[in-house]
Amino acid sequence: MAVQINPSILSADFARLADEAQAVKGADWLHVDVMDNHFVPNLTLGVPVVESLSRATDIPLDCHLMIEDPDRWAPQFVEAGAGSVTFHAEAAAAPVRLAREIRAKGARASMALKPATPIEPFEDLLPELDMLLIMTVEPGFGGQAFLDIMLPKIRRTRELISRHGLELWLQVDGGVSAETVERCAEAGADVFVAGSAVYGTEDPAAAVRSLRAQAERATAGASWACAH
Ligand SMILES: O=C(CO)[C@@H](O)[C@H](O)COP(=O)(O)O
Repeated sequence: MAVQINPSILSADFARLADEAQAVKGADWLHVDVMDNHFVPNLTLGVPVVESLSRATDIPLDCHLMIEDPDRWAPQFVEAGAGSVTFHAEAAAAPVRLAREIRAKGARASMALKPATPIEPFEDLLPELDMLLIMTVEPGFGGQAFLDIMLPKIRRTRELISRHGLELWLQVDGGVSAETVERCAEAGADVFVAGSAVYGTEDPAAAVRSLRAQAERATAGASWACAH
């Protein structure tokens, strides 16, 4: 699968969301962080904003739900126009049923793991998912330092994906930048969320191109990619 770069609008200007979406032309998906101040200690946006944003941009929306009770809310984000919906393993009451419901409504189903949540208990669920998100910071805020200690989990997840012959995308989110994107790609990630490393620059579209080039180079030399 080709490398994908998903700018996170958490680092964008919320008063100019439509313009900020235009500013990352060439991005694969727009990453939309939904926070409820319960699952994480921050509050962002909900279904109505996603609905407006989906009308304002051609870039598909990758909604990351950092909320309690995703079983109740995730389907509404699909109806609002999200092309991919990620719920947290720690928050979902019935992750298999939820993933099937998201898919049945026409979006890609994805599950996220906080840094302290291991991948192994979820091995049997992987075929139910289109993407797995490994958080490389504690969820809640942009601009945090990348957690190097997540690299072994990325490697183990890539091994599981290969062993089971799955088409699952492997996303990383948190502290992804020019300094860290190559390590993530070498470990096995193929979808990269970047907030401050894109929107914190003068030219967000150029930052997307540059991260993509770095990730592609690192992937080309990675043992997990060479084995395919
Ligand atoms: O989900 C989150 C934070 O919880 C992320 O999507 C951040 O928005 C990433 O921001 P940077 O670490 O790239 O600045």
